[in-house]
Amino acid sequence: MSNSATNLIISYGEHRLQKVKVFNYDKKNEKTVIYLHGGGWRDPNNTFDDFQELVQAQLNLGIGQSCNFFSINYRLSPEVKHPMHLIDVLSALKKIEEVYKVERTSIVGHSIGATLMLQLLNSKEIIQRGLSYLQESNQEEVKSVGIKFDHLVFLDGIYDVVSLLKEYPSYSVFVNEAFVSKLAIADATQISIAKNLPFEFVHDKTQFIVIQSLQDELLSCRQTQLFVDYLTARGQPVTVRFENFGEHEQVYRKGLTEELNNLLSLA
Ligand SMILES: N[C@@H](CC(=O)c1ccccc1NC=O)C(=O)O
Repeated sequence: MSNSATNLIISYGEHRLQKVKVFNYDKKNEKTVIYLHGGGWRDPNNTFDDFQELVQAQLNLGIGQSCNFFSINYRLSPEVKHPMHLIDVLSALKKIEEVYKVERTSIVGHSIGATLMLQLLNSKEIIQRGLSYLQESNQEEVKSVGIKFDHLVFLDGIYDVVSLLKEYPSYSVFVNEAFVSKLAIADATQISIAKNLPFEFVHDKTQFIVIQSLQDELLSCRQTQLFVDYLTARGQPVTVRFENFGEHEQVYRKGLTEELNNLLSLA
């Protein structure tokens, strides 16, 4: 592995979507940010390049001199079902840990990318439950990842799929492509599982940051409020921002640059 890389794409599996984009890496950099895109588990228009504009704005400010930027692609539904998206993200994190020796990172997820971040925090339990609903036994070994998260930034996320479908029944169109049954949906995240397990990937100073755009035309504030209430109920301090960050697919673009750099102390 070289000591630096820009716009490099590396594979963590055989599938064309099992790829990580290395927007910027330098061995000397002490900070890392990893991005997770959304797209309802299925939309091919959402990829690791969703964050291209935001990262470019950060690089234009010179932040690349001290911070690595990675973005993860993962397999999509209906080709794969939950928990395979989550297993892919774990494999991608393992690859970043192994190849780039990343031990600490901040992670930013948009929409179901934020869902995947929440699931990561209890990935063993959620993967075990999810695999139990899939007919074929999963051959893939689930990686153990040693990376710790300094900040988790959740952007206009889905955190309780059961409640999502009660609020937006029409979203079953894409949810049902990603989950094989109602039981799998009920066990998708900690909120509907209603079981408080110790979080993986965190340390005693990990910061939880939850952002919701008041202009999001696809998600009301309800999902974010449910998540904030869940974190608060389990005693997890959280920074919350309900502000005008644009429509659903605008939130993660360059308009977020200043807020994100401040929240992650990158500026
Ligand atoms: N564009 C997606 C839908 C989608 O991404 C979405 C729709 C409503 C609320 C959240 C969404 N995305 C979350 O990742 C699709 O066509 O399935």
